[in-house]
Amino acid sequence: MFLRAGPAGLFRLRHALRPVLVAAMSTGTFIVSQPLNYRGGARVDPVDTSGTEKAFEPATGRVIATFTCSGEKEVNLAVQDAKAAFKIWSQKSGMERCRILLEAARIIRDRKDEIATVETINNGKSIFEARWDIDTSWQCLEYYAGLAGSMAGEHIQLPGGSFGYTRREPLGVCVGIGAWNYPFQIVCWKSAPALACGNAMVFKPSPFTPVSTLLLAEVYTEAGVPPGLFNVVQGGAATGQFLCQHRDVAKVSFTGSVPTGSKIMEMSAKGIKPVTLELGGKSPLIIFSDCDMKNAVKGALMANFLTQGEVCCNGTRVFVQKEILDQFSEEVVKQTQRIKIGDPLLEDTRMGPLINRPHLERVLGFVKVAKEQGAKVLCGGDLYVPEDPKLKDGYYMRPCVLTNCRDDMTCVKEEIFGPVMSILSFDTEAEVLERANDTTFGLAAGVFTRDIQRAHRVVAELQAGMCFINNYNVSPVELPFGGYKKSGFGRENGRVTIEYYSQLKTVCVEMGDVESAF
Ligand SMILES: NC(=O)C1=CN([C@@H]2O[C@H](COP(=O)(O)OP(=O)(O)OC[C@H]3O[C@@H](n4cnc5c(N)ncnc54)[C@H](O)[C@@H]3O)[C@@H](O)[C@H]2O)C=CC1
Ligand SMILES: C[N+](C)(C)CCCC(=O)O
Repeated sequence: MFLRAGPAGLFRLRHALRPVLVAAMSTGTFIVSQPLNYRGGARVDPVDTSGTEKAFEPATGRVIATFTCSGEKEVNLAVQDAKAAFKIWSQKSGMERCRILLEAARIIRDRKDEIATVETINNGKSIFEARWDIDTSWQCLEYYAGLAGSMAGEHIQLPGGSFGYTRREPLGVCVGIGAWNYPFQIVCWKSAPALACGNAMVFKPSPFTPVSTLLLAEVYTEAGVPPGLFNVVQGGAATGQFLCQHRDVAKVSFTGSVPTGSKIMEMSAKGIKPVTLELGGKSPLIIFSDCDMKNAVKGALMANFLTQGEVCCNGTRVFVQKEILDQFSEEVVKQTQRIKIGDPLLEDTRMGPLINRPHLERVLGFVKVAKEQGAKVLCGGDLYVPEDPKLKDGYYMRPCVLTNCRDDMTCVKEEIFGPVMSILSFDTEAEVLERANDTTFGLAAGVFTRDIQRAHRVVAELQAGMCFINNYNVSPVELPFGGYKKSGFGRENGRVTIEYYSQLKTVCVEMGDVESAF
């Protein structure tokens, strides 16, 4: 990867220079000047175009890359390359795939700081958090490497010595389409199980965050996957459509908004392609009066303010039992005001800028409407201008806590995808369950209580794919993650995801004579 770090010139990202480069990558200096598509094991410029896009550094508002969106021809070349590599990869044993994925996991672990730095520069999340994301990324590769070696079918005995067996086979060329909030984690969570099962993948990142996916492509190549097994095409909706409509694509795994998810499903329906949809949410977090207050407050912050609140599974409807409403709100506000906002590459920053200017304005608009509808702002919800002059064009806001919220308010019903927590109060368990489930989304939910019977009883009633008891937004890769209702279907992580990237072949073996009806 060629990068230009400020006026100092070109740095080539190779082993010897890597530590120098990480040290040189500071806010306001990073520029990408190499192609951002990846095909046949190398960076390439697309052969045709469906427009151009710019990627920004949200911390400063600077353009860090201008790139060409792939047209239909380029998408086709990427799919054909993947198809050729699939032939080689799918013939390998699970253990052979395991070794290569383990090597890729090791390289990511070794390059954690460098990848996290690139992620922070392009996304805006704090470097502290980006390192967590890189951990859940290599862990995912390691986990599916383990499963690759143990993937197997069943053997079933039939009468008269006959038998049947099943083979778990890959699907072919899978497409991954990602959102911008967890660019590196999303591409790892999709490609690791896909590759472990023997598939090839063509991945399209969000045009807002095109950069870190290329680092993964290079890692896979270095680890030894066949050239073409993992390709990257850049672009927006048009490029995404070429991918979804391609006849040689066997499956689409999508992370993004509900409206786009619905379009992806429609396009996939035409080709009878299976889809995985990881969509939006408006998840409830229920705090009972018997909770451990310190942990509940920490949990509420984890549920709302990671990655500037741009997290699909955030617990943004915080239901607090009346008896502890004041104490809880006071403590949450105190902790929220302590969150250090600023240059996301600084070690002590805990909240960086939002992804771009229009999104920042959209989020601030939600706060304005909330006030008009009667919510009370306990803290934040306004623009933040850091003192450092190089950050003055960045997209910062203060994390916001709203109270006096009602279930019918816009801030309680719609996904804001920003650092805005809505506090609601409740009396009884039955009441809060009814209100928590009264949404078209169903991605996640959380409960804080010391009563273990209640915790499990409540969780059993919550209509959400990912439920947390006495914690929130932790992501062990061993656990399946995904939604109910309009939050999508299919799962990422965990053993079950193997089923979403493979198909079962049944073989029926006759050991006697054919008993014919004719
Ligand atoms: N459930 C989950 O795991 C997650 C869900 N999300 C959801 O994603 C949304 C924010 O992400 P955005 O990138 O703004 O979503 P988006 O739906 O606008 O875009 C997502 C991806 O789809 C592509 N795309 C857009 N139109 C397309 C089309 N017609 N055909 C094919 N591809 C198309 C985009 O270029 C991008 O790569 C939020 O609603 C959030 O809740 C975000 C992260 C995780
Ligand atoms: C890592 N975690 C759990 C905070 C978020 C993962 C889902 C997403 O991409 O928004």
